[in-house]
Amino acid sequence: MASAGDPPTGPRDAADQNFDYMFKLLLIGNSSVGKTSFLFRYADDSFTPAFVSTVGIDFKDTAGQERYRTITTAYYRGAMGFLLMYDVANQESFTAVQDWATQIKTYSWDNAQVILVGNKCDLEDERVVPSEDGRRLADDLGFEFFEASAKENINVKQVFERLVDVICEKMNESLEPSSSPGSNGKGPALGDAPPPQPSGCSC
Ligand SMILES: Nc1nc2c(ncn2[C@@H]2O[C@H](COP(=O)(O)OP(=O)(O)OP(=O)(O)O)[C@@H](O)[C@H]2O)c(=O)[nH]1
Repeated sequence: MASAGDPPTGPRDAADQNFDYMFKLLLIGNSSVGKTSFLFRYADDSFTPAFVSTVGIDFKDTAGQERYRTITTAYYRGAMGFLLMYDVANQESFTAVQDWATQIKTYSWDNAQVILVGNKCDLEDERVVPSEDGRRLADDLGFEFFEASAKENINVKQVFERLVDVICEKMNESLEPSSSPGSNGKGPALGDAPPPQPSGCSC
């Protein structure tokens, strides 16, 4: 058990440490594509083969239903980046990407950045979604694309770092008065952008 004098150990303590910006990022995609595993690999460098479904709402199935709109909106509000994930060994999860993308466009901030991630690329023998199909869909949707594996630790760090990079690039563009389409020259035209939470340093 931690006491007052102990060094920081947990996520809450980590949140108290210095950082440049805090962004809300969401991992979305069908159940069992590996969202939790991906996050654990990044945060803890750990992986467990057991599957315990995260308890929550299936936003893909509830999104069209008016009674869930408030919850869905609240969940997406303020998110500056998304990892939209499918499983390269699961066709249904790939087919669902279009629905998830529509949901992002409906509920999130216009400038939210999205990376399409084909997870479980270690399962080469079970692969049903060719890399080219993933890349083509990402191109069509205007997203960046990575294949990755939470299990084998392939491209996990790279995906998170790329997402943060593109968010920072977008923020910097928005902060340049002349390059912003909605700018009136009087200052940054962040519009309805969710404000990042700076701690004093540049990105
Ligand atoms: N082979 C392989 N298995 C993986 C990989 N990532 C996750 N898995 C396995 O896939 C299963 C589902 O992973 P989860 O991380 O729980 O999936 P999820 O998307 O969070 O699922 P929900 O919580 O239901 O939304 C688990 O058995 C994991 O061990 C991967 O990169 N490769």
